[in-house]
Amino acid sequence: MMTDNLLNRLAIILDERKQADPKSSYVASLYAKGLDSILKKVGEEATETVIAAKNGEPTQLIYEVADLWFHTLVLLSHQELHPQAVLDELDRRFGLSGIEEKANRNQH
Ligand SMILES: N=c1c2ncn([C@@H]3O[C@H](COP(=O)(O)OP(=O)(O)OP(=O)(O)O)[C@@H](O)[C@H]3O)c2ncn1[C@@H]1O[C@H](COP(=O)(O)O)[C@@H](O)[C@H]1O
Repeated sequence: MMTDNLLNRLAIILDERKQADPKSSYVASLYAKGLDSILKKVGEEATETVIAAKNGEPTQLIYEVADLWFHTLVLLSHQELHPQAVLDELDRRFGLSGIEEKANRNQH
């Protein structure tokens, strides 16, 4: 398993937080609240990302995308999935035109 990039290093910490005290860890508190709470946060951060982009605030947009990425990483960890699987999927698509990729999808 690749451990060098930030997403993978963060994923290790998120997995470790399954053993942590919800009082001292934000991630542990999200796990304790369960899937629906994590999904709510993903939805909120997606909405805040849209608002920041519409407001034309680059700094705010970066901040909100970071929140969105972070909460999707928590979701992946909660679902026992690893961000490397997402990176692998993006890697598989790399260089493939979106139009071509969609045509391939429809064959399945
Ligand atoms: N990258 C992050 C990160 N990004 C955002 N957040 C938290 O995500 C929350 C964002 O939610 P909001 O902006 O809606 O703030 P809020 O109003 O406090 O949230 P609610 O109470 O309404 O749910 C804030 O509490 C942020 O602190 C993060 N919390 C943790 N991490 C990473 O996760 C690691 C483990 O965190 P803990 O489990 O808290 O130790 C940390 O060391 C960091 O590397």
